Amino acid sequence: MKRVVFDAGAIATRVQELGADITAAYPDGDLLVLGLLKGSFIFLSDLVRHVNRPLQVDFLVASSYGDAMESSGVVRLLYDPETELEGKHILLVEDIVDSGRTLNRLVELLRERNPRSLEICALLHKHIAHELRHPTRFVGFDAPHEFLVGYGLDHAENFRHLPYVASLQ
Ligand SMILES: O=P(O)(O)OC[C@H]1O[C@H](OP(=O)(O)OP(=O)(O)O)[C@H](O)[C@@H]1O
Ligand SMILES: Nc1nc2[nH]cnc2c(=O)[nH]1
Repeated sequence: MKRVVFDAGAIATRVQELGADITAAYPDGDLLVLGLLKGSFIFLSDLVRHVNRPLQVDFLVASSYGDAMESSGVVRLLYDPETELEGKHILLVEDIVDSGRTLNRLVELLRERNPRSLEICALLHKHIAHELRHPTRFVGFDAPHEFLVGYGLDHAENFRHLPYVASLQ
């Protein structure tokens, strides 16, 4: 059973607002938008079309959930960006912050590359992570404490294509 939590219209409106916020936050542009795959692929592609600044796009691939609804606790980095990160304004784009393990691992990794700045943009935030090492500056929606799918988010690789976010509970 699926229950729609954020419909396509609400997401489009919020993504446009986030794009405006990011545009205002980087007056000089020169931004490297790093999408975390796979979950962020739809969000990132919609978001960057609302950021009115010069920017580049690259991706990281990480996974910790596999086919499960709970984090395995081990964040596996499957692809590391080839773009030079040193001295860049990096905006890391996530679909969802849940336990915070993925972000903590990636922030650690990205800081080692000496970026000029590092900020995080997440479409959804469950606000249950206790020990986040870095604040999420741009948040689309506060999310319910349920397993969500759609708009990039999967369960066992299904549902990513849905134009809305739904709960499986
Ligand atoms: O805050 P956390 O508890 O770490 O969870 C958040 C992460 O979990 C999901 O990734 P997943 O491992 O399912 O990989 P995917 O992006 O390929 O779906 C999601 O895309 C986030 O990256
Ligand atoms: N699809 C999906 N992946 C997640 N990773 C962490 N939390 C979630 C969630 O609610 N849904």
